[in-house]
Formats: sequence, C-alpha cells, structure tokens
Amino acid sequence: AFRNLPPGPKGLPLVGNILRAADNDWLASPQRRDDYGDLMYLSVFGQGILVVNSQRVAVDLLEKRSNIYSDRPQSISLNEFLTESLLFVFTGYSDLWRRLRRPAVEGFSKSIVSDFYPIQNREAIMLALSLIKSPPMKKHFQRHSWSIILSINYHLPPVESEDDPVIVGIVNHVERVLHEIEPGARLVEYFPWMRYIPNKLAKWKRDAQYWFIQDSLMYERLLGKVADDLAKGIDQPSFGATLIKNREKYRLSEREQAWLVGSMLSAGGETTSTALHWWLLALLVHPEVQVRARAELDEVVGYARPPTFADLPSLPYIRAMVKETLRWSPAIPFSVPHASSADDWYDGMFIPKGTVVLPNVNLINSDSTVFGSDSASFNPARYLDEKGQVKPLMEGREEGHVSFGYGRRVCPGKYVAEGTLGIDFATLLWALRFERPEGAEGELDVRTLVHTGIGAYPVPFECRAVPRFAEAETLLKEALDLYE
Ligand code: HEM
Repeated sequence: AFRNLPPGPKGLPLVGNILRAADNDWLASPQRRDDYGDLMYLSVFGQGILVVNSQRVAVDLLEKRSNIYSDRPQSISLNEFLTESLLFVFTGYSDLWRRLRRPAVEGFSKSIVSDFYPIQNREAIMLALSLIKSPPMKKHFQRHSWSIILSINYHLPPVESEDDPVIVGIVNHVERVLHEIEPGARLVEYFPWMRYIPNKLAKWKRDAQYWFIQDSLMYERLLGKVADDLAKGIDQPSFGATLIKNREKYRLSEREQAWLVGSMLSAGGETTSTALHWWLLALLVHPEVQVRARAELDEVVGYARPPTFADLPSLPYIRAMVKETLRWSPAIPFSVPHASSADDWYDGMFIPKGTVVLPNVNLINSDSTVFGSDSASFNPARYLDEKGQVKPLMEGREEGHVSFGYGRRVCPGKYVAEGTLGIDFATLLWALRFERPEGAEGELDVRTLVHTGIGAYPVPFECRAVPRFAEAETLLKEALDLYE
C-alpha cells in the first residue's frame, strides 16, 4: 500500500479556507462519510488535509497514536515572528509545549476550578440582569464571557462593556493570529527562504515583529498587576497567581508566563460566548426544553433566591443541557487542527508527515448509532438515564461529546467552560423565559454557520427575555450584592 493516500474529492469544490472551515457545511454533511468513508484526504494549496469522519478513527489516530498526531500546522509567520511559538494553542508539539501544557492542565483541573465558582456565579447573575434591561444578546454574551475569563486569569473586577480596551486588545490579537493561519495568507509558507529576507524589505516580517512586542507588553502588563498584588500580600485565586507562585516548579520565564495566561484568555472568551448563542437558539427552537428545565429549577431552587453552584449536583437536566449544547452546536466544528509529525499508515492508507488532521466534530457528535435517530435535534434528556441521572452516552468520554477535541491537545479549559455554562443556564432559566419577538416569522436557521476564525456562530436571530416572575430582578440584585 505504498503511497496509497486515503480517498477524497478530486477537482475540489473547496479552494476556500479550510482552517476557517468555510466549506464546512459541505464537509460536515453525512453524505461525505457515504462518499469517502472514515478518512477523507484533501489537498488545499498543496497542503494535505485529512478529515476524520468517525470516532473510531479519530481515537485510533489522535489518541492511540498521539505521539505523532499532537502537532499543530506550522505557520512560519505565526510561530517564528508573530508569537514566537508562545501562543500555546498553536505551539508545535515540543518541549516548550510540554512546559506550557502542564501548568494549564493543573491550573484548570477539575478540583481547582471550584476556586472560580464565585466569579462565574456573580457573572451569571450580572448576565441575567443585563438581559432583562436590554435585548441585544450578542454584546452581553461577549462582555460576560470575556469578563469571566479575565477575572479567572488575573482576578480583575468585572469589565463594564464589551468595548473595554483590554477586551479590544485581546480580540485584535486573536484577529491577527487567525489571519496568519489562513492558507495562502503568507507567501513565506510556500517559499520558506523568505524568512531570511531583511526586515527592511519585508513588511509582513516587520509587522509581525512589531505586534509580537506589542502583544508581549500587553500580556506582561496584565500579569504584572497580579505580581504587584502578590508582592503587596494580596493573594486572590487566579491562574496568573498560580503561575507566579509556582515559578520554580513550572520553569517558565516571565514572558512565557505572560503568554501562557494570554493563551488561556484568548482561547476561552469567544468559545464560551459562541456556546451561549447556540444554546439560546436551541431554546427558541425547542420551547419544551425550557418548560422542563423550569420544572426542575422550581422544584430544586424555588422562587426565593437564584441558583448557585451548590444546586448544580441536584439539577441533572441543566447539566445534561450543558452536554447537549456542546454536542448539538459545533462551537469549533473541526476542532483546532492537529498535524502529524511523522509518516504513518492506517488501514493500508498512507498519511504523510505534516498532514493536517481535522476531526469532523459535527458528524461524530451526531452519529445516530450513539445518539439515536433524533441526533439532529436538541434534546438534553438523551443524557439522562432511567433514574434521571446524567450519563455520558459516549464510551470513554465523560463530557458526552467530542467538542473539546482529542488526546494530548484536548481542551484544558473544559471544566471551566462546563462550569460557566452550567451556572449560566440555571440562572438564566430561573429568571427568564426566552421567546421570539412578536411578529417574528419563519423557521429559525439552526444549520448555517457564521464563521469567526475557527469557531462558528449561528445566523443572527432575535430573542426576547421576559422575567418569569415579578421579584426575579430584585432577588438577582440582592444576590449580586453578596459579591460586592
Ligand atoms: C465552550 C467552550 C470551549 C470549547 C468548545 C473549546 C474547545 C476546544 C477545542 C476543540 C480545542 C482543541 C483540542 C484539540 O486540539 O484536540 C481546544 C483547545 C484549547 N482550549 Fe478550549 N474550548 C472551550 C473553552 C475553553 C476555555 C474556557 C479555555 C481557557 C480557560 C480554553 C483553553 C484552551 C486551550 C489553551 C487550548 C489549546 C490546548 C493545546 O493546544 O494543547 N478553552 N478547546
């Protein structure tokens, strides 16, 4: 089977940007598995891309052979100049990545994340209050998601608006990064000798170096405040503080620390906000889900106070809804691309070194043999057993879906993300009823993806949030006072 590449379309319909997954709808269609099977090989701008259409093969490659499938696609302009490989999400599989990965996993482990509950609880209440006040949801979701992740990383107080300069700085940084990884964005990827062109003659290089310095300063300033606080004896739980306090154990330079915290920040803002949008859309399409969630909240929490993290263990339907939201909605429909670091063979097919590997998350999350014939619809109850307790459904995956990726690269922020969504869903459904504005007509579009980098939002839609009972707002405000 020498050089027998996996099958794939010839005369590609997609010349587009695969990392932005612009042709995602075509790729994620179940028809593709019928056409090409579990492995589908494409070539885009000369770059080999393997789309993996089944959980079996994804696990075989990305987990059982993780020693050669844990790299990221390498972009010279990104990793050599714009970030000097310090943006952890895209750091190649290397000693540097291992040094960055350990503190990220330990700092956001299942047992540590309860330190962040007060931040998430406070923010859930603030989100409910802002939805009562004014409808455009998008800016509230964004402010909320960034505010949480900023507080978790630096112990900052809540940000006032989504136009806060700190948020704008990070969002702009993310934009620059995503631009660099678009295939075709930079000639240097095709003519690697161009990296040696003197700065004077290469604007792309000057710009990238300039922004590396600016972004380093931005992240160093943010972490510097935490260091100042610690020096003054102010010791509040935050990921930044954990890194500084464990400097010796983790062996990271100050610049590496600053970028690692920045990486957790930039990876955790937009993703959370995206998941909230898909959830809200699901609630509008499936009002019966709201009814069932409210019944659970009425029974467990009642009407005298909003929910807290202490209630979540008694709210299985809400926790099932977290799983179902991430399963049903492709927040990052092809995960963050992996790349192979050695030649490999699978089922007689050849997978060359340097192949970009994309798990077809959408397709795997809707496998009807695992999730049932109604896998396309939003139904949190699929995650409940006969006793009403949460079950994972998927073998070997406690979260019950593959939206957090695979193997050694699996999302280190997953417990924080689940916590945020859990308390948000409980608080918002306790306080509010979500409905389409009067006069809104036509079917809501649940399938079209609006791409933002590697993530995907639903098509914008209108929604009204109506307080469920007269005292809801007052009770939320009282609960918020406890956090002041
Ligand atoms: C709904 C929320 C989220 C989703 C759907 C999500 C999804 C993902 C996915 C699919 C990956 C790629 C995994 C792979 O390569 O196989 C990833 C990686 C990552 N995520 Fe998340 N994520 C979310 C929230 C967060 C949060 C809140 C944080 C930070 C606290 C975070 C930090 C990261 C980091 C740093 C990586 C890179 C890991 C590495 O390359 O080794 N994520 N995430």
